[in-house]
Amino acid sequence: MSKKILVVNTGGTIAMSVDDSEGVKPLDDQAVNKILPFLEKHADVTMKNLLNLPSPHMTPAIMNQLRLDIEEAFQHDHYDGIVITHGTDTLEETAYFLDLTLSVNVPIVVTGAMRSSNELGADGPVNLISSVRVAADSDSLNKGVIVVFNDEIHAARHVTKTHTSNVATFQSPQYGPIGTIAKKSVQYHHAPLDREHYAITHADANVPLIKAVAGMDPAWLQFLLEQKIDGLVVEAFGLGNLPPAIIPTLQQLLDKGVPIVLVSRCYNGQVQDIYDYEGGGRKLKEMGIIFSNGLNGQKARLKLIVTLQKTRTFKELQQLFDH
Ligand SMILES: NC(=O)C[C@H](N)C(=O)O
Repeated sequence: MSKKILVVNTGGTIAMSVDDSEGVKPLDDQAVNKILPFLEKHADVTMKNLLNLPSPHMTPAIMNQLRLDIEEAFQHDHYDGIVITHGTDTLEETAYFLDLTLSVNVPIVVTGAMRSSNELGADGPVNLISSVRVAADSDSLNKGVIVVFNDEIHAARHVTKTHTSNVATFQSPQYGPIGTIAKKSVQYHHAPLDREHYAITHADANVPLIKAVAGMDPAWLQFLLEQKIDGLVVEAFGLGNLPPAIIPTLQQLLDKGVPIVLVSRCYNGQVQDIYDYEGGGRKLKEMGIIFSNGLNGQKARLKLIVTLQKTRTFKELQQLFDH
């Protein structure tokens, strides 16, 4: 019997068209629906046009609404798998947010396209067909939210957009894809070990992300002392070190009770408390800064937005970021 798959469209280039005079934008509201006949051979597909957003317009609040909509659709009708189409710019963020929060135990696949629907070599149709095949495959169960793109399957936690235009943009640095899509089969070769789930009610925390650069001026951060922020993520150098000039401002934020999560600007490896010079990781750890475990900045921000609903104490947040 064919599997029941729900495809939820949220927008992005997969739903856009190119017009020589106007550039790329959502010109044809049927762009994704036109792929439907090609999906029906692989599963019993229901398509729902939920949003038509360029993904730079995505917000954590919209991601949370998407989570609620999926949970509701699932309660209403038991689907065997769910596919979400999404713009690629923030796709990894929505995929990871859903990975942390969605309580639906069927394969959840996120996909999109790098080339618009009427462009030569458009990758949207094949990515969507592959996604439906993956969502309908029982081996996709218990892998968390997965991203299917360019014949590869990636874990939401590790995947990131690595190229501005190439169709092979989604990669999982250091880990690689967890599976591949062949002409006739879906093949998994790894499974994500660490999976986390948080029951949340909203995604309203205000958590900025800042990146360390050489010669950083503390004035760039001082305005944060006047803002109502719930937390802060800092992309540090290398193993987790920062310019000494910004340490007093970070200390003031900590003193105000603002949790600060440290990630690295490097896209391989994780931050650790090794260096003991001023601004070095050991000093940052002593100050109470929370060290994240290999997440990139944009994902650590979402994890902080989510985990702040569980606890606000630095120590407990550190335990959650150890995963
Ligand atoms: N390829 C894409 O989907 C990029 C587009 N700017 C978006 O994220 O909506």
